Amino acid sequence: MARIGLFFGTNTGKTRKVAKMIKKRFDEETIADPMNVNKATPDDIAKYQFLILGTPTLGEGELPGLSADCENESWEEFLPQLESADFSGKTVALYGLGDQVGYPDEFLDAMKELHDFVVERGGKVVGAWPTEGYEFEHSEAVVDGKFVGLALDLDNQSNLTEERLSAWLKLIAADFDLTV
Ligand SMILES: Cc1cc2nc3c(=O)[nH]c(=O)nc-3n(C[C@H](O)[C@H](O)[C@H](O)COP(=O)(O)O)c2cc1C
Repeated sequence: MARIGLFFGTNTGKTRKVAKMIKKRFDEETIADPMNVNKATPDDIAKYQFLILGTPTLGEGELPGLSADCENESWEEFLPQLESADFSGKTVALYGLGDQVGYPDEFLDAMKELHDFVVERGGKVVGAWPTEGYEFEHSEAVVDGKFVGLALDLDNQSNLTEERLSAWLKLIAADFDLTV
């Protein structure tokens, strides 16, 4: 089994695409094949000490799922299944996708929901990311002046995705025992 679990929710596939970009950089022993949370079970999450979790923000600053008008279930429906999960001893890094031009008042808000969910259950979230290079009015995902995870905007800044990923993976490398 790989050391690091990689889980994502998505509506139109961009968050899956980023998961594949992450996976491509590492071997089989290091990172598992990305898994859509609409196919995941609590046991899939429980077996990893190290997790990378990705989500877009949809609806009005919401996690993907049926109430955000997604076609399929996603994080909204999966998190309740993890309600009593124990994240203590787990190290978690988050990445979020959003659209800072279309949704400047709720840019990447959903990433904060994942963050709080993990922290409330004892998990350690690493990989806070600077806000420089983005233009937005408000984001729930900014805590103490930084995003709680990697901020990606494939709608407006897709050309920056690879370099942001590289820098972020370096940032979390020590916590995840990664060679980058
Ligand atoms: C209906 C709709 C609502 C959205 N709401 C937000 C939002 O509140 N905040 C944000 O940052 N991005 C928002 N977005 C942008 C998406 O997060 C962005 O397009 C993302 O890349 C989609 O990822 P996916 O392809 O994995 O579903 C919204 C997009 C759509 C279509």
